[in-house]
Amino acid sequence: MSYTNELRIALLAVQRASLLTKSVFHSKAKGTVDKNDKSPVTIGDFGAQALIIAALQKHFPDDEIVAEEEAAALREQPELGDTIWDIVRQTALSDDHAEKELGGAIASKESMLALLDKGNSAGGSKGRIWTIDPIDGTKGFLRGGQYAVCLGLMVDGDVKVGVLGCPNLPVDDQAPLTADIGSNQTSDGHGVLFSAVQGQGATSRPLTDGPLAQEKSISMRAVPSLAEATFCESVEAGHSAHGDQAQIAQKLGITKPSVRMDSQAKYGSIARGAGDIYLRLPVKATYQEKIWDHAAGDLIVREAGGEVTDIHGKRLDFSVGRTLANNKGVVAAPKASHGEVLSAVQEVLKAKL
Ligand SMILES: Nc1ncnc2c1ncn2[C@@H]1O[C@H](COP(=O)(O)O)[C@@H](OP(=O)(O)O)[C@H]1O
Ligand SMILES: [Mg+2]
Ligand SMILES: [Mg+2]
Ligand SMILES: [Mg+2]
Repeated sequence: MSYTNELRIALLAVQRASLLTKSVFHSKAKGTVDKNDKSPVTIGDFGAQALIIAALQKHFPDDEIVAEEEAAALREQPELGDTIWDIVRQTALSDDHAEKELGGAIASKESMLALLDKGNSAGGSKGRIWTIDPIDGTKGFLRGGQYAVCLGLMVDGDVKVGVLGCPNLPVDDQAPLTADIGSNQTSDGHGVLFSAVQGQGATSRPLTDGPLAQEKSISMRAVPSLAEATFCESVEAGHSAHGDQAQIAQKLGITKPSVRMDSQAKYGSIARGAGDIYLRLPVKATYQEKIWDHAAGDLIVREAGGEVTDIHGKRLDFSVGRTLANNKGVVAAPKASHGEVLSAVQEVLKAKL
């Protein structure tokens, strides 16, 4: 399967949703609410999810969808729903042809809420299932840092297509990776769309407001020695174990300080060789990673010549539901160095027992 149509619709859907997130990013009122697990969600997350699902429903009405957000809070707070509806209604691709291709505007606020709830699939190992993280790195989004609009297609539990929209990453694939906990950068020279199709390699292209830009093939950097490597990790200390990660870096002889940035922008950054290693060691043993936090990034890194496993060396398993219940943590590195990185991970974790 070449997945040409799936890739095109995914790219356009992420591009349109990214437009919406950018306008929220640059406005003061982000309509932040706390979810049951105390994590934040904004009008940008809801709006982006509704727009992506609308495009998927138009083209692939029989596919299932596992998305992070749901409409319940908006039914309880109608004014918040109205604010989101306003911005969703106003967001369209400037390329009329592409906008039509995505189905144009959503019909009403009620249909927007119904679309949001279509992301409630339980996931699993059978059939075609899309997974959406409308804003990954919501905390980064709120801080003025990195975030990503993420979409992946799984077929029988295997990721076939992945797209990441990263509005705040530099367009330049070679730009050195810098720590970015939130600098509210202007959009000049920023905005990248990463994509990959299984067996077809990974690409990046500028994330424009107009027609899709020409893509370039990307690959991970060949690191002559791990001492030269750049490793990245979450900004949030609650999302991955900074202390363990520092010890692993030290074991590997890495001298550069870690690059902390939010979201799957980390996967995109190592895939294009701006960084080399992404470590996500568990903070709480009971936490299960969500499939929408990894599906697109996992495929993009592997298609760029990387290897992605959990801390036990197992491939990420997207076939067991909405979470990566069979995995703990993430270790992503160039194929040739992954074994060495994994050994350091396991030594550090063993020493803690
Ligand atoms: N205790 C935890 N351990 C690992 N990841 C967590 C976590 N609590 C929340 N997350 C996830 O971390 C993601 C952000 O990752 P990062 O820290 O790399 O930016 C969040 O995605 P959202 O921002 O989409 O909610 C959320 O799903
Ligand atoms: Mg969230
Ligand atoms: Mg996320
Ligand atoms: Mg999210």
